[in-house]
Parts: sequence; structure tokens; C-alpha cells
Amino acid sequence: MTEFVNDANFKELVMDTSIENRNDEGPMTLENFTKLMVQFYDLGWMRGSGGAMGCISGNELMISPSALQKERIEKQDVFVYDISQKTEVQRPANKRIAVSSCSVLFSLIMKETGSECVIHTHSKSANFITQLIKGDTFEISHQEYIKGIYDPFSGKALKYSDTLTIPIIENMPSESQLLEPIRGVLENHPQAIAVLVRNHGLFVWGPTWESTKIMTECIDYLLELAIEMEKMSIPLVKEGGFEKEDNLSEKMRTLLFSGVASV
Ligand SMILES: CSCCC(=O)C(=O)COP(=O)(O)O
Ligand SMILES: [Zn+2]
Repeated sequence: MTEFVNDANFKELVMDTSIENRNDEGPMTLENFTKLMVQFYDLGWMRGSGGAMGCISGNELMISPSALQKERIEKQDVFVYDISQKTEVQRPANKRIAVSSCSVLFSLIMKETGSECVIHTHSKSANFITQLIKGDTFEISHQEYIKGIYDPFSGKALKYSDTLTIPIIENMPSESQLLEPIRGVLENHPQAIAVLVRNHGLFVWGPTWESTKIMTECIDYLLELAIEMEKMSIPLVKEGGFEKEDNLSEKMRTLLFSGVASV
């Protein structure tokens, strides 16, 4: 792999300084980054060194290292890049350790969507649902956790009765070969905030690290639920709306992603 600082999408990545007053808990730090990797491992998302995360914090882009046990990485193991200067700020001392093989996917997604965080998981449900659903999209409606999903078109959360659509792409021998299929997803599904990779896992992106983490948790729950529903032949998408409930949740929908410009 060529140096990530020469990656075409990283070279074109610019910070959107127009977005202020995000509904964040705080900027991503190296300490927080490594703590999150432990949490993701404990959730079964990053076993066997699988999974990865990329996150923009201020003018820096942090990316997890490749092939290390993700729950054991320390602050000095995280790759850090300066976005304006296009330079490497920090890397592990051991030169044999490379940046995540997902880094080129993260820079593409960040550049195309304006997202500040991408989380890649290997949860069993993300894998299993793609074997139950043979088509190229996962869809679910009328679920409470759909309200935890950001809609880039409105800049608000989706409604309970909305249909969440997650495109499914085929797995490839290497992560970098997912670049073109993911580019296709971004072009053909501009409203998408996630993609499932068949027999592999899930990528989720969002305006902040907090919203991306929350969405990944909501989606993982919905995938787990959908597996059980599929087994019992319960339809994932229901007809008809719940207008009263949706109106009541309008304030909540705005609050959840307030201050976040649509990407
Ligand atoms: C054993 S995991 C194979 C690679 C993969 O799918 C993954 O998510 C981890 O990639 P990384 O280069 O970040 O370790
Ligand atoms: Zn993977």
C-alpha cells in the first residue's frame, strides 16, 4: 500500500469549518479513541483484529492501525494525520505496523459525505443478515431505533415509521477492492449512512463520532432484531404510518442532531 498521505481522497479532504455548535460531548482524543475500541471489541464488533475506525478531530484525522488486536491498541498505536498540511503527525514506532486497510475507504466516505467519523464493525448480525437477505438492500420500518438514525437530506433524525435503507455490497478479497462498490453506494444512495458488506460486516458514517457511534449501536440492534423477525417470517417493512406519534417526536428528531448541518 502506498503511503496514506498520498491517497487521492485524503489529498482532497477539507475541513468544514462552517459547522459550529455541534451537539457533541467533546472532540475525539487519542484516549477516547482507544477506549472506544475496547467498547467495540466488547460488543463483538472487532474480534480477531477485525474492524476499524477513522475520526476527524479538529484538523486531525485519526485512524486505527491494521491487524493489531483492536481492544489492546494504545494511544501511540493510532495513526494521526494533519488534514490541512496532508502530513503524518504520529504513527506507531514499529514500522511494520500499517494504517488500517480501511483508511482509503474512510477518506473516500469522509470526502464524499462530509462525515467526520466512520466505524467499521464485524458484528455477527451484520454478517448473518446479509446471508438472509439475498438482494442488494436491507430495509426496515416502524422501529423505535430508527429514530436514532441521521437523515443527511433533512439534517434530522429519521422518524419511527420511516424506512431505513442500508445498501448491501459483495465482499472482496481485500478492503481496498471495496473502494469502487462503496463509491457506487455513495453515488446511488446519497441518503445512506451505512453499507453492509456481505459475509463481512458493516460501515457506518456520520457528522460526529458521537452520532456515528449511536447510529452503529442502533443499526446493530436493528440487524439483530431483523434476523429474529426474518426467522419468524415477520415483515421488516410495514405499510401505513403513525402520524400522531411522528408529530410528537418532531422536537426530539431536531434535538438529536441539532447544530449538525446536513452532509
Ligand atoms: C481479520 S480482519 C481482516 C481485515 C478486515 O476486514 C478488517 O476490518 C480489519 O482491517 P484492518 O486493516 O483495519 O486491521
Ligand atoms: Zn473488515
